[in-house]
Amino acid sequence: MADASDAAIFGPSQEALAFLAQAHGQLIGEAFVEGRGATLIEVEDPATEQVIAKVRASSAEDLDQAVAAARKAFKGWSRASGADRARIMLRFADLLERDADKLAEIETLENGMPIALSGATIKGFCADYVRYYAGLATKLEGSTIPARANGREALDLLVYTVREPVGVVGAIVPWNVPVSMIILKLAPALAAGCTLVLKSAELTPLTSILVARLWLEAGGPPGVFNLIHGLGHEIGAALVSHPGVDKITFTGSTAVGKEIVRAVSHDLKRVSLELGGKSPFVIFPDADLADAIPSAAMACFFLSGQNCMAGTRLFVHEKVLEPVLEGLAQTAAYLKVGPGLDPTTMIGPLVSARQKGRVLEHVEAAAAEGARLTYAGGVPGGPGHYVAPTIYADVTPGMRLAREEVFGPVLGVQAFGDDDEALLSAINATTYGLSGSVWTRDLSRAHRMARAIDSGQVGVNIHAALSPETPFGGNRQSGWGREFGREGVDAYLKTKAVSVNLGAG
Ligand SMILES: NC(=O)C1=CN([C@@H]2O[C@H](COP(=O)(O)OP(=O)(O)OC[C@H]3O[C@@H](n4cnc5c(N)ncnc54)[C@H](OP(=O)(O)O)[C@@H]3O)[C@@H](O)[C@H]2O)C=CC1
Ligand SMILES: CCCCCC/C=C/C(=O)O
Repeated sequence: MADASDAAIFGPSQEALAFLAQAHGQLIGEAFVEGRGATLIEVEDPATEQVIAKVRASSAEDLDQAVAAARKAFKGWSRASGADRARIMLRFADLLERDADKLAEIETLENGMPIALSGATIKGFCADYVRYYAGLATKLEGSTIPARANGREALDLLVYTVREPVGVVGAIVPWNVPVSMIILKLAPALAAGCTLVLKSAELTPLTSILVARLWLEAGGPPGVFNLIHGLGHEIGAALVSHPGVDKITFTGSTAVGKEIVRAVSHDLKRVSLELGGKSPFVIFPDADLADAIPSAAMACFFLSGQNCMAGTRLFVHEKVLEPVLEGLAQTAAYLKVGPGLDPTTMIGPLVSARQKGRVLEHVEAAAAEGARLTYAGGVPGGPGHYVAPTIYADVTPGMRLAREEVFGPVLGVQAFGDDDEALLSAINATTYGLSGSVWTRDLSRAHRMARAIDSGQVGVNIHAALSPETPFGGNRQSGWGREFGREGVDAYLKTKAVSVNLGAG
């Protein structure tokens, strides 16, 4: 269990302290300059509740300049060869790897996540994600289409398509895995030939500055990646409405996703949305419980539950309900809760007091609605926004815990019997559709379930299997479009069809 002294023991390194003490600017073109907005953002360490740095928000004028820099850079970047773009992106990937430990420490300081996890995601995921898209930059091919039109036969026509970058992208990212979230937006957009203005999350602006520096060090041309800071409803909303921006890519809550869609209705900007989730994790009686039980716990408690693909609705066949509940409680008790900088921590604090308040409200609502508490990790005392893993059984589809995204380490368990149709209707009784997994040794049942679950991603004996190559995104109110994989770059391209009359003199 965490206490204040743990956070004091595992303090920041000298290098991190030196970085935190610096002035933290925005990146416009090639210059890191301090924002001119009215708001001074105080960045807090969620493990200690101490303010660790201050970042001045960007002003409307800063935003205009960032968009102008991106528009100017678009001319060159969009016309550069895929090989030239790839070369810079590959250098950028190497630099992410080189500085992974430094990035991970700052990520843990601003967001609270365990250092082992921040290091692993930057080294093991971010660099390879950039490399994957660097490879795709050289493969953005159109097609030739045998077609007849306007009285011309196919032999007299040459019809082909070209893939063109959509233009200047406004990217808005959340705080839950800040470095990965920035990289998720940057890599496919850069590969496509787009330029960006990215707004960091108000709670986690520091890592965005380090990533932007690495981009310039890699030789990224000025203006291709611009970084602004500030509040979502101020500078975020202004970015969404800016006439110089061609597309918005957003990861965050479904509520803000809907606001963005309303905001772009005046100019019909393109929009990609990666929103919330309430993903099912389904354990059949023939599942390998030794694997399924700890996996179910981590599917929900990973990142303290602050991730969109968390398996927060656990469906367990009634025949194995009691051993699963017992195993979950044992696993939850084993997970060490503490400050992220402690290398043995498995569950860090939540990102903010506000987030902790939201999560505890869900815990209270579950109890009030009659769910049965089977494991209460509790709320550790002392500073830090800690909430330990909490498990409720006897959850029914109508309860808030089964319907609303908690974004905290709170698992709701629902029992099911032998009626697969009833199970499927309970699984799909949600407005979300992001991820999910089924755990069974019966592969026919697994494939039937995978087809019938209405979500963008389903795992069989694995949950939230993320890889740069595999498309990821949501159905229904979990979002629009896909990130990762080839579809990830498609989101930043538009297709032009060219028809040539070969018979014309
Ligand atoms: N799908 C996911 O991965 C995520 C889901 N969530 C869900 O959202 C809940 C609330 O978290 P929260 O941080 O408030 O998430 P938000 O959706 O509010 O924030 C995500 C990003 O959008 C920005 N933003 C907020 N309002 C606007 C707006 N009107 N126009 C443009 N940008 C805007 C935010 O800025 P600012 O930083 O200033 O708030 C932030 O950069 C969580 O409990 C969780 O359920 C949250 C984060 C990620
Ligand atoms: C390796 C971490 C990358 C996470 C990407 C998936 C998005 C999750 C989220 O939005 O919470």
